[in-house]
Amino acid sequence: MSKIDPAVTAAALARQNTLTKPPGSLGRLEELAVWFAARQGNVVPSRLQPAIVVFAADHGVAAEGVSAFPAEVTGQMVTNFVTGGAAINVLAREAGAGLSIVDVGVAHDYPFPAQPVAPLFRTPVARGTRNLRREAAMSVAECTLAWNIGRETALEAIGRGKTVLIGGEMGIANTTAAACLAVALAGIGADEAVGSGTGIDDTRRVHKVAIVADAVARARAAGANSARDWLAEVGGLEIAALAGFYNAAAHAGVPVVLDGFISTAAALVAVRDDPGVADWLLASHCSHERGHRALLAALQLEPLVDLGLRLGEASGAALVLPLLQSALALHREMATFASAGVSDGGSAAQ
Ligand SMILES: O=C(O)c1ccc[n+]([C@@H]2O[C@H](COP(=O)([O-])O)[C@@H](O)[C@H]2O)c1
Ligand SMILES: Cc1cc2nc[nH]c2cc1C
Repeated sequence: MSKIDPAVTAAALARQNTLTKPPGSLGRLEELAVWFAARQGNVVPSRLQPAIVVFAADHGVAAEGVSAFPAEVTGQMVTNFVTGGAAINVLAREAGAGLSIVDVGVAHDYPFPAQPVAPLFRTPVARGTRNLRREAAMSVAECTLAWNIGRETALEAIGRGKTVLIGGEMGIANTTAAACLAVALAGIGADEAVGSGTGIDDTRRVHKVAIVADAVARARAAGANSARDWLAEVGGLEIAALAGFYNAAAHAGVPVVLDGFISTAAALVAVRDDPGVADWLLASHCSHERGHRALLAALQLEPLVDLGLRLGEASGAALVLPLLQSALALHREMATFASAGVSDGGSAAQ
């Protein structure tokens, strides 16, 4: 795991206090600049070169009626991402971030557009997972394959000079899988972990709570113990790819910005698998999805914004990129009290 140099943190903090503002007046933007400085090993961090990857896969548990949308939507949305019409296409463009899509296990055929605007990598491990209520979602071999696809995707982006990675997901019924992981790994109750996902009503949410409780009990009886065991039992192919993506980024010393409920569940798997991953994670937002706050707390992460988002597909993480770039630009470009001839009130370092 890459090391974070405390001397760089101290020097970046000292620099913040020389800039022409009352110390602390830029609030969390100051912390963010210091956080990236420490991870870039550079007191004055460079502008971020972001890569966004959306991993798509289907879930056998969709057959239990846990989503407001049919499973066919996963593949249809892959076509939409590749055509440029989804929210993440707009937000990635606004943020000047590269976007690619990886099919790690879409179950239904979908059309490939004649004029793609985002690259699609088709590496399906299976046509969706099995129904996690009844049996293991994946074999260990399938889970490892998906994890390694995520790892290789991260390494490829880092090889192209990307300095911050964002993983997103698309998968009908994946809030059920993520809720199972939250129960298993964050130790919360099924009722606390289960939300309305794409928009199910209260009656269906109660049904979803029972399915999550059943699945966790089944997997526990089957001997699930480690984070990777739980991932194979109740996770998803896109969740496994995301966990591998975060693992590789952290090991390469490249920060990650988390998206919503599902991506945070994948991050919790990656951290329980290898605790050093935690140092490289930043939480973008708190999703409207019930259970997200508990997952963030389990990772000791404080989200930057809370806008009632519940879309996924990396949208919340892409949305905070301009905020991160601003925090770094302020740290890089503001005048110091000394250079601007502004009296520092006695608190600024020179
Ligand atoms: O990221 C989130 O917090 C989030 C919250 C609710 C729903 N989603 C998205 O909606 C889909 C899963 O919802 P569901 O109801 O089908 O389980 C999946 O494609 C996710 O990207 C995402
Ligand atoms: C339309 C739609 C778009 C999405 N993007 C991420 N999850 C999604 C779920 C649905 C249903």
